[in-house]
Amino acid sequence: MNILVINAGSSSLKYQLYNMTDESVLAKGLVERIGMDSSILTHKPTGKQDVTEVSEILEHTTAIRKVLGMLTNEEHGVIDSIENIQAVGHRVVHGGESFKASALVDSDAKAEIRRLFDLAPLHNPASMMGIKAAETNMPGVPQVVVFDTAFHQTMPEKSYLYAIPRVLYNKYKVRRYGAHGTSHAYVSQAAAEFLDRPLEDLKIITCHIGNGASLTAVQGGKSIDTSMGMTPLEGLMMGTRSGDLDPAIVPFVMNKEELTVNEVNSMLNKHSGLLAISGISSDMREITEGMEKGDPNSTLAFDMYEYRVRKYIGSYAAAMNGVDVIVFTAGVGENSIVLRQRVLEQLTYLGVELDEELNSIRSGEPRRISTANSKVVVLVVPTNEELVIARDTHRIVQASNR
Ligand SMILES: Nc1ncnc2c1ncn2[C@@H]1O[C@H](COP(=O)(O)OP(=O)(O)O)[C@@H](O)[C@H]1O
Ligand SMILES: CC(=O)OP(=O)(O)O
Ligand SMILES: [Mg+2]
Repeated sequence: MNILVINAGSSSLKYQLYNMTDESVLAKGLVERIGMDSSILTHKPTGKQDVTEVSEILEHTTAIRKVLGMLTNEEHGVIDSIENIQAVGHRVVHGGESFKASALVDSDAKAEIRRLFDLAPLHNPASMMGIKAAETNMPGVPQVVVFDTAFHQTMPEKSYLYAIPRVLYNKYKVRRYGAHGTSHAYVSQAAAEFLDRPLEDLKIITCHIGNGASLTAVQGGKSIDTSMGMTPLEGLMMGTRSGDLDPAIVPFVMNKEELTVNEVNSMLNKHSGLLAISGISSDMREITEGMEKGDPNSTLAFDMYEYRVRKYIGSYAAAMNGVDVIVFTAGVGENSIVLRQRVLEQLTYLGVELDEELNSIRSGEPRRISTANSKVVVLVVPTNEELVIARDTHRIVQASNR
């Protein structure tokens, strides 16, 4: 079975085509700047030359049509026709309390995802555009939705409730949901496999640090707390998101600057984080470069970012009364040697001992970066949300055909 995995953002669409016989990737790619003047499609067919195409792509339906065109293209394609795609799997960030696992897309599932627009205004509308676009371009092909929130549905009430009037939870389901659950689940499982130890016996802190970033306390294979909240804004400092702040700042700033709800949301989600403090970029590579050149604002941005990661690790070690394994993953976690070093060299109180040589090795494989004597094992585990989505899609579509 060939499965197309789609991760739709508001202005982008990432895709991977899997052959599930051996879980090989036939092609992957990215459409950027959807709805802007010149959209860019980067297509990477396995075993063939990468291609980049610039054109006007005004919405997601056109983006998927272009992607399907590339996948079946005589020169750059990897399949003969669209009929060779038997199912589509979508990443959806918010599944609320209704979705504790992945699900087949039907009218009920779509209605529920739409109902959740309010809770994830930046993410769920984009996912719905992806689902609609796939339906239009590939009518009759079964689709599956895989939720970032599903893994965190095991959190106890004391982790997921906010200390605000209960009526807000009863009426509007205001609570912590978390995100990146597909990744936290995948890397915690992969860590246990790497160490050849039962997941049930382990206290793991998974650090998914990419453009969006979150930490999770995984105890016995279950998420018991996570740093993102009702929306993916809470917790760590991120590329353009503020993370935690005193909630009183919001009405204060709205009042002083006469901002609307949308404007303040946009300030906290798109104009804060690394970008706001450095004044240069939301990209950790550029922040690190700035820091190495001695730029004070980049240095401060890096310090604030690292400090927040370290504080959350401490708080989750406290939540679980200890930690056996710390896992780093996603763009920054997998690649930033200096971020990992700066975090870990100040966790000696937990018994963490970093092996600097192992930490400086670059590899796409799961690997240990702590010394043999370290009380806490520290691993780098490359995440693979797309593979999990492909596997869930495969399983659910096969079950629905029985
Ligand atoms: N070599 C590197 N050193 C430091 N940061 C890196 C490196 N490579 C990628 N990153 C950072 O990873 C982030 C993107 O992470 P990623 O997990 O791909 O995010 P997303 O899935 O949210 O788009 C960017 O901030 C980027 O700068
Ligand atoms: C939920 C979230 O923040 O996702 P991303 O890291 O892909 O932006
Ligand atoms: Mg990501």
